[in-house]
Amino acid sequence: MSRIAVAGAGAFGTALAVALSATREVVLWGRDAPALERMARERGNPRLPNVILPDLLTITGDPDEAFARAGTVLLAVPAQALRGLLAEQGALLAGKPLVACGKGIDLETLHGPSAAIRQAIPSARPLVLTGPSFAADIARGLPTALTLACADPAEGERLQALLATPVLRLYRTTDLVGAELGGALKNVVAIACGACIGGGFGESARAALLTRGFAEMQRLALALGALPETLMGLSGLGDLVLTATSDGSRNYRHGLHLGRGEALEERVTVEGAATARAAARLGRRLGLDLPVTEAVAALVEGRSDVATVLRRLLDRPLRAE
Ligand SMILES: NC(=O)C1=CN([C@@H]2O[C@H](COP(=O)(O)OP(=O)(O)OC[C@H]3O[C@@H](n4cnc5c(N)ncnc54)[C@H](O)[C@@H]3O)[C@@H](O)[C@H]2O)C=CC1
Ligand SMILES: O=C(CO)COP(=O)(O)O
Repeated sequence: MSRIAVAGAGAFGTALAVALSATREVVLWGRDAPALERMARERGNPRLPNVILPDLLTITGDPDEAFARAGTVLLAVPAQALRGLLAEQGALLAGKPLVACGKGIDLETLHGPSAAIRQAIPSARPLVLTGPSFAADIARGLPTALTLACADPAEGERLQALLATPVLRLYRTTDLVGAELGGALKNVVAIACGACIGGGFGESARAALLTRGFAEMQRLALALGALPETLMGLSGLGDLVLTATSDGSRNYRHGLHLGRGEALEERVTVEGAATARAAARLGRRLGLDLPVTEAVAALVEGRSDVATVLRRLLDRPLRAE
């Protein structure tokens, strides 16, 4: 069965479905029936302005139609929604390769997506697709390179061939933990970098935060079993560079608004907010020093403001790099 199903009809799920449907049979599934009907009728998704949904792409709200005949399922829902989706659709997803495309850590279980999949559907095989890519770029067919992680090298190679396109270049790894933590933690550092610019502290300070934030990403990921080279690749450093420097990123923009003291955007997915809190908890549990993560957790929980957390970072004792 070469049919690919994409679960989650937001910006990213739709973009992946558009990109893959040029060469594959793809069905896009979502939970919001009226929104899906509108998408099918108008061949567009308001979250991806000016992108036309190809006629060959099937759009449905019926899980049976989407998943029963699918050989592979891409899970493109926000991290805090993944557990619920797996619980609801477990019977239809059992035994299949499930490719986690979301970037975050579950706030309740402190699990990344691969552990969430293993726990909810033991017969499924988790993969992680992650790296620097704005949904709008993928949907427009701009060149993109991502990491595909799969524990089984042979299955990883098969899925790499299935999911790559002439403009979507996939690199393989067997390091699921490293790939998913790079994608999750870069959102936290992106909020910090946005807050730094929004607060008027300048681009030099942002470069410092990006670099010291990256050191924290490595510290936490390595403590949780990631390989160092994964963090240095597309899923870690690559995605951090994109997200922490572009106001195309919702996480970076969230930080900008916090820094400027502006109202936050409503109904926008900002994965780094919950993930900062989850990562801070993991860090405390493991006895790790994660000052940038703690600062972002304090900001998003409303426990502090940008000037205070920056002062606290600067006042830390001087140390070796
Ligand atoms: N937008 C982007 O540029 C990229 C997004 N991602 C990741 O993809 C994930 C999804 O993000 P977006 O699509 O951008 O967000 P979005 O806010 O555009 O869409 C989220 C979608 O998930 C759906 N959803 C939420 N809970 C659900 C559930 N229980 N069952 C079914 N559907 C559910 C919502 O109805 C909505 O359609 C996030 O983890 C994000 O970090 C990754 C790379 C790029
Ligand atoms: O993950 C992304 C780019 O790789 C998208 O970033 P945002 O979720 O911050 O928009």
